Amino acid sequence: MTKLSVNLNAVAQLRNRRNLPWPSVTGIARIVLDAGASGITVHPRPDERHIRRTDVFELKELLVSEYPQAEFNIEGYPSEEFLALVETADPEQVTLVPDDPQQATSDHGWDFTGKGNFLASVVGRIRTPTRRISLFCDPDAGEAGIAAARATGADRIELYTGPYGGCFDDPTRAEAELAKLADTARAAIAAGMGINAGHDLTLENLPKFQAEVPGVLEASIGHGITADALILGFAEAVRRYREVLGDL
Ligand SMILES: CC(=O)[C@@H](O)[C@H](O)COP(=O)(O)O
Ligand SMILES: NCC(=O)COP(=O)(O)O
Repeated sequence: MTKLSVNLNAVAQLRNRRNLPWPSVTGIARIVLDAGASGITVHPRPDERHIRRTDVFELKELLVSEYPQAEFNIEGYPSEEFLALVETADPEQVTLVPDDPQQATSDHGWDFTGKGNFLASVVGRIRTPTRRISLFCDPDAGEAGIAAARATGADRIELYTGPYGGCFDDPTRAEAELAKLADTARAAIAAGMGINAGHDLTLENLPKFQAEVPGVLEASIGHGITADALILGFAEAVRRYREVLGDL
């Protein structure tokens, strides 16, 4: 079974089109959590183009007061500003992503070897007994990459599934991407690390991913589930994603 953490970046981005408070990020969080999502993910970017600093604290307040069993996952590049934000907001999981501020979206994982010392110092600073740290990981990180990721002290990797999602219509390329993801997942399992996954996962591409990539504990999904929710509503969209993740 893979847990579903719903990423609310796209909801915030829609809200930010106007100087109005709707769609409400906390309101949609309530709907997805009532529908059985295990957690909420946000990736506050420095320009606040979607999630704002205020959203982070409002979501934290909602989770603590109404959904204490749900997990909050905050993703981002470990700048001083980001680290101070997670130290204050105190999420159950932090996912470190090597994005620069100009990037349109996340498009690669960490160079675990080259950035090992930096990551180890960040992990040492923000990991607590109640907060795990996950590192965004290229599909082809393999055994060497995972050994270096492990050495940082992080608890999990998050497999970057964008390349798989991007070529899902081409079965030969999609199989090749899945083989890389599965190899890296097996290396992570052997190293004793947990596995998350995310980016461009959809109802269509998840079944094959689930069948071929072992041990995925959590999938964080935003763009695809929001697109589906425009047609189905968020409660039904969450139900369908939970079904393909084996969580129903
Ligand atoms: C870390 C990751 O995989 C991203 O998917 C990210 O959370 C999405 O960011 P945007 O919503 O800004 O594209
Ligand atoms: N970590 C990935 C995530 O939170 C959502 O990515 P996407 O589904 O919006 O591509």
